[in-house]
Amino acid sequence: MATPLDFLDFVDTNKDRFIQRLAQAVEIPSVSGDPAHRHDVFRMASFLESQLKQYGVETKLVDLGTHTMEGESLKLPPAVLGRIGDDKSKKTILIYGHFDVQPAQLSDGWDFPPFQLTRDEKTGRLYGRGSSDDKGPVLGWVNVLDAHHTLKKPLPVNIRFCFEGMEETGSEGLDEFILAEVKKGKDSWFDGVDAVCISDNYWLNTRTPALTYGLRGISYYKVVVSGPARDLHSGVFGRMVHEPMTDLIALMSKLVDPKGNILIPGVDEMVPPPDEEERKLYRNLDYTLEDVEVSAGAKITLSDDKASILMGRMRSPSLSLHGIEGAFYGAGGKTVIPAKVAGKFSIRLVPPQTPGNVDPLVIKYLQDEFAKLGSKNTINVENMHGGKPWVEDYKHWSYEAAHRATEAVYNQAPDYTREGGSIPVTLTFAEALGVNVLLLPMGRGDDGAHSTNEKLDTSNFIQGTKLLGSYLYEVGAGKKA
Ligand SMILES: NCC(=O)N[C@@H](Cc1c[nH]cn1)C(=O)O
Ligand SMILES: [Zn+2]
Ligand SMILES: [Zn+2]
Repeated sequence: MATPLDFLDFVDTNKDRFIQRLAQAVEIPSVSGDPAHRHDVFRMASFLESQLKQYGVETKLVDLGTHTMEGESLKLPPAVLGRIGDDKSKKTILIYGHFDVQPAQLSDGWDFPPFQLTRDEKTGRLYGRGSSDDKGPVLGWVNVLDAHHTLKKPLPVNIRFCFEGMEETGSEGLDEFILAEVKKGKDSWFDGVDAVCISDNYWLNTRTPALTYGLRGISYYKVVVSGPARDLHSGVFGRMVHEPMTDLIALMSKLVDPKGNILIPGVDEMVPPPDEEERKLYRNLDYTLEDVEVSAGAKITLSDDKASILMGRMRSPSLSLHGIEGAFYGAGGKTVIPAKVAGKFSIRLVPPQTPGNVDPLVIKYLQDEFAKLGSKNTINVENMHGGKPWVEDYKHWSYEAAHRATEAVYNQAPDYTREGGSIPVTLTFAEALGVNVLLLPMGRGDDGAHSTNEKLDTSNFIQGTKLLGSYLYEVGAGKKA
């Protein structure tokens, strides 16, 4: 079904208003991983709910309970549900997105205040935390609602929304809610859903739109080494006591080698190597080493072979070291022996890996390696959160609709990609609802999600809004089974 011209014109003529709305959203620092910002995640839930309401969506805020973070008991931000349309002759699409963001501080190296949308007039780039991940795409759906409400046009499909505020911190509480809700059958908010669409990832490069049919899973660990009762003076205690930081660095250096090989026995080995046909798939994608170098901002690829690089992101597990809590990191030369340090690292998982079969290998390996150190300190390994990997059937009508919509908006066919990141709820929806899930990204590969100077190009925001709307029209054109 051709997307109506008045919808497409509306998106073009309301560009500035849409950017203004994104600016309002970016100004709310809804950092889910920082207890000090929890009230902002709640504010962002209210902002989003009021946006949906004003365009005729029936909404509900779902209390997801409480959880503990940094030893503090906190209320989880609510899930924001929405429902519009109940026409039995139309398909029903469930749209998921998240309104929380990763932490960001100017001192991390941002060129702009992270919680203020800054528009570069020359390039059209919209800088700000969450602009691409995931406030821009979430507001893309709101823009589609805005257009239809204002133009008094019926939507081509029934829509259900499920937006969460804890995605960047393990989606706590959401799986339990979805599973309990689905059990309600006919009374469930998700009853009658034909397919799920998520816009929360990125094109592979800066040129070619993409449809994404796979995600890596994740297992996130915290390894705590404790020793003295308090921080010590290194001049007084150095070479007299076992130092927690020394033990931790020794352990962390045994997790992954500089070439990216995971050193925990059994983890890399779980994944079967690709055959020639699969390698060809990666060779044929529109991607160059330069694309990685541009988005990473340096010439630091692990290999010069494009297929190996792409497989590293899409079909291999990876282990990344993220940080050490409790370590001295400030200016100056403090001569401290930290009493307790916690190393944080995560493993991105691919089939057949799951947190269930990888966690025991990681925990046993760390305990065995710690025993080899002969240290009198103590160790505790904790899995902070996890999610399974997901791979979808991309020959489904929902992907076909997205393919046609992409060609209509961008005049080019999309890349079919697997994403290196994780959105654990994807698999929950796929399994609990038994329907196809499509990832339809709005942003580009160089958006810098989770990084400094995160941005969304104005053209991606505007064309992306058209893409989301066109996808709904293409789905609407298909017959309801
Ligand atoms: N856009 C999806 C995304 O960024 N997901 C996060 C999820 C996550 C898991 N643990 C912490 N965050 C990702 O890092 O892939
Ligand atoms: Zn995201
Ligand atoms: Zn993210």
